[in-house]
Amino acid sequence: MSNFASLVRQSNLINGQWVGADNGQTIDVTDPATGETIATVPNSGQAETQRAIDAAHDAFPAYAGLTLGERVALMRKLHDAIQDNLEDMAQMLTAEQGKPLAESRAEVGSSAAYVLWFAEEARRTNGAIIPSPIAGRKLMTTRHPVGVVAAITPWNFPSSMLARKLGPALAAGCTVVVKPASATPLSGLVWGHLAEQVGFPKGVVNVLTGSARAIGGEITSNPKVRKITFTGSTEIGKQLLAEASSTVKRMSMELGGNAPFIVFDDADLDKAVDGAIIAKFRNAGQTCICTNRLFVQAGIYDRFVRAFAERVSAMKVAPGAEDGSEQGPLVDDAALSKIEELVEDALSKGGDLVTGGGRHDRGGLFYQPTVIGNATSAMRVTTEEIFGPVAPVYRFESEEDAIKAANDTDYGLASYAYTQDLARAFRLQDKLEYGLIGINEVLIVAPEIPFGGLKESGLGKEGSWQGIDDYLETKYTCIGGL
Ligand SMILES: NC(=O)C1=CN([C@@H]2O[C@H](COP(=O)(O)OP(=O)(O)OC[C@H]3O[C@@H](n4cnc5c(N)ncnc54)[C@H](OP(=O)(O)O)[C@@H]3O)[C@@H](O)[C@H]2O)C=CC1
Ligand SMILES: O=C(O)CCCC(=O)O
Repeated sequence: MSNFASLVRQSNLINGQWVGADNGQTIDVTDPATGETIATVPNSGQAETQRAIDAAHDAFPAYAGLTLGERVALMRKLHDAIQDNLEDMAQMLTAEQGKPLAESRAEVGSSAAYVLWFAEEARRTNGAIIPSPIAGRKLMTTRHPVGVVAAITPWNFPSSMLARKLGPALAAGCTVVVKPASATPLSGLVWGHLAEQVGFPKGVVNVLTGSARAIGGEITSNPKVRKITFTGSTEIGKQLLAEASSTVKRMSMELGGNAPFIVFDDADLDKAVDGAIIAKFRNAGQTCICTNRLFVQAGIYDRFVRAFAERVSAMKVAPGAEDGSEQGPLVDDAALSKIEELVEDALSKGGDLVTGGGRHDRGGLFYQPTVIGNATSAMRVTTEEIFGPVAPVYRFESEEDAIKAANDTDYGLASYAYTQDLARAFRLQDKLEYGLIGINEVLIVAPEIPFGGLKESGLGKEGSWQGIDDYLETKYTCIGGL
C-alpha cells in the first residue's frame, strides 16, 4: 500500500466512530492493474445505514447553527488537508481505480478546489426582499440548509464526484451520509478521516460501504433524508428517482452520457486530434463526459482518421502508477467484457478496425486503445455509453446532418466540436442539446462552471454559483400589519 497506507480506512465512519459491518462481513478492494487485494471494507446493510442517517439527523441542528464564519473555517481546513495529502490521495486513487497518476493528481487537486469554491459560495447564499404589492407588509425570502443529504458516488471519479456533493452540502450547513462505490471505497472513506481530523463535529460526515441495494433502499425510504445526490448510471439514477418518490426528496442526478465530438472540414486538424485523444481516452474512456461518437466531415475524414489512429496506436498502456502511463486498466471484468462485445458488434456491422481491437499484451484488465472507422447508426456504440477506450468514427456531409446525429440520443451531458467558423460555433451553442459544450476545447470542467446534463443525463447542476442551490430551501415570510 506504500505511501498512502496511513490514509487507508477500512471501517465505516458513523457518528464519529470507526466501525465494521454488523455482520462482520467485508468487501475486497482490488488494484485493477494487478488484481491484488489492497484493502477490505465493511459490507454494511440497512441497519448501519439507518444509524448513519440518525447520526446525521441528530448532528444537523447544531451544525446548521454554526456561524457562517465557523463553517467556512472548517471548509478551509478541509481544503488544506486535501492539499497536504494530495500525493498520497492520488496514489490511493490510482491503486484502487487504475487511472494514470497524473490524472489522479488532477482529480484530487480538483477536489480541493471544489471545497474551497463552496466555502466561498457559502457567503453568498443570500435571500431577497420583495417589493410588496400591498401596503403595510414586508415580504422576504431566507435560505436554509435542506437537512440530511445522502451522497452516492461512482468509481470513475471517486474523489471529485464526492467533492462536488460534500462541498456544497457542508457549506450550506447540511449533514451527510456518503456511500462510495464498492470498487473504490478508499477514496470516499478518506474524506471521513480528513473531516474528522480537521474538526467537523461527529455525525456531520458519515461514510459507509456495502450492499448498494440495502444502503440505497434505506436512503430512499428514510424520511430523515431530505436530499439524495447521485452520480452514476442512468439506470440506477432512474431507480433511485422512482424509489425516493414515496418520501418526496430533493434529487440531484449526474447520469450517463453519449458525447458527440464533431470535427468540421475547417477545423485545425492537430488541435482536433489532441482534443480527441483527451476527450476519448482520459481515464481509459471511463468518464461520463468522454467522447462516445466522433463525427468527422467528409473533406477531412481520411486525414483525421490517419492522424488520430497514429497517435492512438502510440499511447502508452501501463499501470497508472508507472511513469508515462497514458491509459491504465479498465475497472473490472464486466467493463472489459462489455467493451469486447461492443467492438465485436461494431466490426460485425461493417466497422473498419483502424487500430487496436483487443485485449492488451499486458493482460488482466488492459485493453488496447481502439479506433473503428466507418461507424454507422446500426452499431451499439451509437446508442450505448461505451465507457472504455474505443473510438467509433462516423463520416458526415453537412453541419445539419452532424447536429441531427449528435442530438439523436436520450443523453445530453457533454458535446465537443472543432471548427474555426465563429458563426458555426454560435449555431452549435444554440442547437446542440447538451448541458456542456466544448468548442475547440475539451478540458472544460472546473468548480466555477455549472456541470449537469440535459434529457436523461441528469437533474440539477454541480459546481458554479448554482451548485449550492440544491442544498438550500427557500422560505418566504410575509410580515403584515406594519
Ligand atoms: N455518469 C457517470 O459518471 C457514471 C456512469 N456509469 C455508467 O454506468 C455503468 C455501470 O457502472 P456502475 O458502477 O455499475 O454504475 P452504478 O450506477 O451501478 O453505480 C454508481 C453508484 O451507485 C451505487 N448503486 C448501485 N446500485 C444501487 C442501488 N440500487 N441503490 C443505491 N445505490 C446503488 C453503486 O454502488 P456499488 O458500487 O456498491 O454497486 C455506486 O456507488 C458504467 O459502465 C457506465 O456506463 C458508471 C459510473 C459513473
Ligand atoms: O464525467 C465525469 O465522470 C466526471 C468528470 C470530471 C472532470 O472532468 O473533472
